[in-house]
Amino acid sequence: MSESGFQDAPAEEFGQIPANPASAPNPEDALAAREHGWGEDEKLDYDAFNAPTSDSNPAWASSAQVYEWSGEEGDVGAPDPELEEQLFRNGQSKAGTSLDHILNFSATLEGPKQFAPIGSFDTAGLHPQVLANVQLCNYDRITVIQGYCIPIILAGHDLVAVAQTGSGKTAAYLIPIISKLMGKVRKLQGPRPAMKGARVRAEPLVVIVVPTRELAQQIFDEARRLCYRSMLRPVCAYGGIPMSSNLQELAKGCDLLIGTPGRLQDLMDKPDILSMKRVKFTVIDEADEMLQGDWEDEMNKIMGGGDMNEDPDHAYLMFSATFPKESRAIARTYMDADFMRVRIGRAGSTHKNVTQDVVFAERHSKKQALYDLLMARPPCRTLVFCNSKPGVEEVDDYLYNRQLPTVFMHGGRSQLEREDAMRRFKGEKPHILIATNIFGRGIDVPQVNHVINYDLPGTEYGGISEYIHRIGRTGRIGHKGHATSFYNERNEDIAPALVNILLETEQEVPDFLQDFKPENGQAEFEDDVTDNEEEASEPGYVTAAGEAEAPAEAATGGGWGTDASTPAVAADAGWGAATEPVTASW
Ligand SMILES: Nc1ncnc2c1ncn2[C@@H]1O[C@H](COP(=O)(O)OP(=O)(O)OP(=O)(O)O)[C@@H](O)[C@H]1O
Repeated sequence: MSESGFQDAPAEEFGQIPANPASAPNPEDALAAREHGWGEDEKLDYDAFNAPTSDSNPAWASSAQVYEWSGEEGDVGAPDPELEEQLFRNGQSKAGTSLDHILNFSATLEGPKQFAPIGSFDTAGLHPQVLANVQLCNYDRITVIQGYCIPIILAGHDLVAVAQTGSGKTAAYLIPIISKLMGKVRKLQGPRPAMKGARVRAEPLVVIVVPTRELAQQIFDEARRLCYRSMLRPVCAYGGIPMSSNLQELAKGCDLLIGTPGRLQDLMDKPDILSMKRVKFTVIDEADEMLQGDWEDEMNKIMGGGDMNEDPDHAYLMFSATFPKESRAIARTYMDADFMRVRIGRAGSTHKNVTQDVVFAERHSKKQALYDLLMARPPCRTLVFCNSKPGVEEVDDYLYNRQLPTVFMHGGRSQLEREDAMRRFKGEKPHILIATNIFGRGIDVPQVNHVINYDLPGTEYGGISEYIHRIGRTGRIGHKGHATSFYNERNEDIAPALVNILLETEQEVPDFLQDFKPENGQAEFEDDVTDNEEEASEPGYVTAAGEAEAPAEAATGGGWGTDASTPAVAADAGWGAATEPVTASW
């Protein structure tokens, strides 16, 4: 199985594509590409790149510097200006100005208790250092999903949360978890080396599980920022790098462990290296994918808590932008009876900040169509999705030979190559990254302005959910973006769902898709208001504003806020409703 959880198309299927006549290098292409504004790029010699070197421990992203606690008293360490610069130097406000979809989406809250969403970080009752770190991140305003999740997590509930791509779900769980743990780390944390160079067993308080290595690195980076000046030490573990590198980091002590399921499972098999007995929070990001059958063994082991975790306060949190009802049914088998659900908008919906074009392109002309598209728009950081590894390499070769600056990524590449591709894609010069679904979920690279579905994801590649995740790599957190998808008869299986999404987001439905429109011309989705009708009829159960009899839970569950903040919070943001849009303080 590929790391993204999807099977790649067989190579022979790709082999049937007629060789493209334009795939040989042509000097005129170089001129055209430079004139259009695409920069030059040099291809690495990957054999040399992957060859063993004297450096047995290259600078893996998972070995990035974390704050080293050296304080004696209190729970806030001294500033480290150099690290601060490294962690927050890009910390200018990242939110864009097109925030309507984050402002005006309706929220649905389900579960046994009411929670008033908070309207700002200042009134969330956060630990002062976490609040300071949020400010260093330049998170000036709280997103709706953050407004809902923070009080629920602070209050210790299990939670399933669904909100659109790029709406800040990572911070929605990291902020309350870190805040809640911060004042108690001294009491709760596992062993630390008695002296430099000594080794201890890792006993994390938080385990975060994600489907891909790149996503693990990204969440690790967010955790490094939010744990700044705290005693909490994040560690990142994933496959593709020597186990010794993971062991080295774990042996320094570990409070938040972020990893991919395979590597986490391997580590859990080494009780002298890793113990799960202190875990208080288990977070499953991209949960609908992680709950698919493909990961069953790993997930059962991780959700089972490993070696004797019987902490009754252990909270399980699941997040995604798409969470089909079937996956939510599996999710609930892992949850406490009083678990809460939050949904911003329809589960699996997207927003209008991404303009979606669907273009008809026959299979044999897709490469030329891709080239033409890239040469028709201003050069920008562009992401091209193919369904298979050979497909990725073929498209990369083609564009490279046409002198465009490309990088590519799929599950068959070495970890060095993957980290290099990521570095170059994030670099100053705009690159075109060609990738499989491995890059479809969660990855947050600023200023990706164009996502191209060279291959649309049919049912066997994740279908419409994957489409939503892929196009969500652009148009993040208030920015605008563009998505173009190539369509032909082979994509008919996704056509009805695709048309529904186009209608829902008020995009143009091209002529060749008109037949797939619902009869009334409106988007049609299954009634998906509650996960559990029986439970929803119980007294005190909340599905929408004003229906619950139970009083709203205070938003100061972390114990750091002043009482005075609570009423202001409730009045500020109002109650979430299935029908009424919630306005956070953007
Ligand atoms: N309150 C905030 N203000 C400004 N930027 C924020 C805020 N919260 C998060 N961000 C930034 O928004 C971007 C998107 O956040 P994140 O990656 O958590 O989105 P997501 O909802 O998990 O998306 P996806 O579903 O694609 O995984 C990140 O760059 C993050 O740093």
